[in-house]
Amino acid sequence: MFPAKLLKRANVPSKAIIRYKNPDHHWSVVRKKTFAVDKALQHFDDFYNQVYSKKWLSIRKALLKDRHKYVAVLNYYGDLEATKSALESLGALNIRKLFALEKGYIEAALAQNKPDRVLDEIFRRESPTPDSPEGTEVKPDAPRTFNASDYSLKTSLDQADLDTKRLIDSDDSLSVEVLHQFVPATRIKGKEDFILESSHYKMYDQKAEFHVDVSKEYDLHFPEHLNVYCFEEGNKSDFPPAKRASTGVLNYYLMDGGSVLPVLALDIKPNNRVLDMCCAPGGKSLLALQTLYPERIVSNDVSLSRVRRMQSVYKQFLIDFEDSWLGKGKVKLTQRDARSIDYDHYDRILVDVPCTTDRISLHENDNNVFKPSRIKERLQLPELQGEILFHALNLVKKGGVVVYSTCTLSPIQNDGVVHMALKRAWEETDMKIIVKDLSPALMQTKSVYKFAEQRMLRYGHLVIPLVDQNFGPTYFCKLQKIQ
Ligand SMILES: C[S@@+](CC[C@H](N)C(=O)[O-])C[C@H]1O[C@@H](n2cnc3c(N)ncnc32)[C@H](O)[C@@H]1O
Repeated sequence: MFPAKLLKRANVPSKAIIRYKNPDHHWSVVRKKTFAVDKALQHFDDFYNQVYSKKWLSIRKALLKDRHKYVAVLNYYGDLEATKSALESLGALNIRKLFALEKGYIEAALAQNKPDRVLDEIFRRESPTPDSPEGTEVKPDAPRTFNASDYSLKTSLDQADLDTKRLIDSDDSLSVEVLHQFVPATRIKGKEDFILESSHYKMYDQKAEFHVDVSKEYDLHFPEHLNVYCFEEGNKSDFPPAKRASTGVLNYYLMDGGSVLPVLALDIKPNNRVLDMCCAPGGKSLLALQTLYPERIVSNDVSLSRVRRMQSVYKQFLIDFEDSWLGKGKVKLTQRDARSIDYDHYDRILVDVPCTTDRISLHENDNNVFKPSRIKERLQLPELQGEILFHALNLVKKGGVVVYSTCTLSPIQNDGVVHMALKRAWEETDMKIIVKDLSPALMQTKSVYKFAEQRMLRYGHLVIPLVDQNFGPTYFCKLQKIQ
């Protein structure tokens, strides 16, 4: 008997093993070999155990399971109503309705002023001052007035408190101590050829200080025409493959549930110009279009083959793509290094960078970033990510929003990169960037998403995979350029 798990781990076709055609495929050889997926697991065990401690075991269990959970993004140009009914008959739920329900509970709890540790912490810890509308300057020193009885999600919609006390590396920093070891404060060095990863992380200078403004957001706008369905927590049903609609396009796109949040965080408004800097295979660009808001979306990727994948997604989901979308300039496909994209009045920029793709790295040996031949590239990821994000901050219009996202649990590639880009913006430019703390807004999503504790993060938010709700990991951080 051949140990099935071993064969799978090695990505070896079972027939090849049975026939012994390739001696490297013999199970005894396979057993001795350390594959990229094993290296990835070793690395995560080593690193994430220190960051997430006990929680890492449950995240690990979810990541190693094959049952990655998807959501279905319904195609507005397909058979929309029929598809809704079909998915509902399978027990799937409309995420918009779940968020609205949760928002109702929160508003009721706040209105009743019942003591609730979590709500108190998130909503009443600081007094809110009005946020600046897009494009106008925020005055960090604005006097704060706070009347607890006025306080509700509704009244605080679009309001934010500007947390001017949040000086990085000050003693009252929100982060846990261990995280500090992993968050770079200076330009990340990644050019070294042969360096132990553990030493690599020690190179980050922890001393330099700079100032970061944070403002809270109280509502997560769910666009009226966007329909996303999920199965509730604990329900491990799969969506059947999407059928073609009478219009010829597919009725829905399946994607990791976590991937919805960076696009919602972008808060695309009608007639916005949107840039998706690293778009392929294309789920998030498609989701952004399904809001029906963008006046134009530019979907860019550095790789030609991946731009073609994006194009084929568009063709499958948009009627008459070549003429009605590309031809009319509503969609533009570009193949550029994101760091060299030109200015074009972008209101919203999604920076969904290449990363260690933790879940994939644990399952697929092919092209795995933990292959020894890719170590240099892997160590340079934070540097590349930081440069792409910094360029996005430069490119976005005043008042515009940039969302940085990854599918890794690594604090270096997440908050670390945001930290580095903010610091660069602070030191090298006169841009003023505000970090949007979405914690209050994300309360609405808690029946669907499980997040890492906010004290684990400095800037962004992190959807963590758990066995019963196996989405993510998805990190996202919303930044607004106000100057
Ligand atoms: C995490 S994937 C993006 C996933 C995509 N946003 C989605 O939702 O389907 C990262 C992408 O970044 C692209 N990429 C890598 N380096 C890049 C660069 N310097 N400029 C632009 N894209 C890059 C990769 O080809 C890859 O397609």
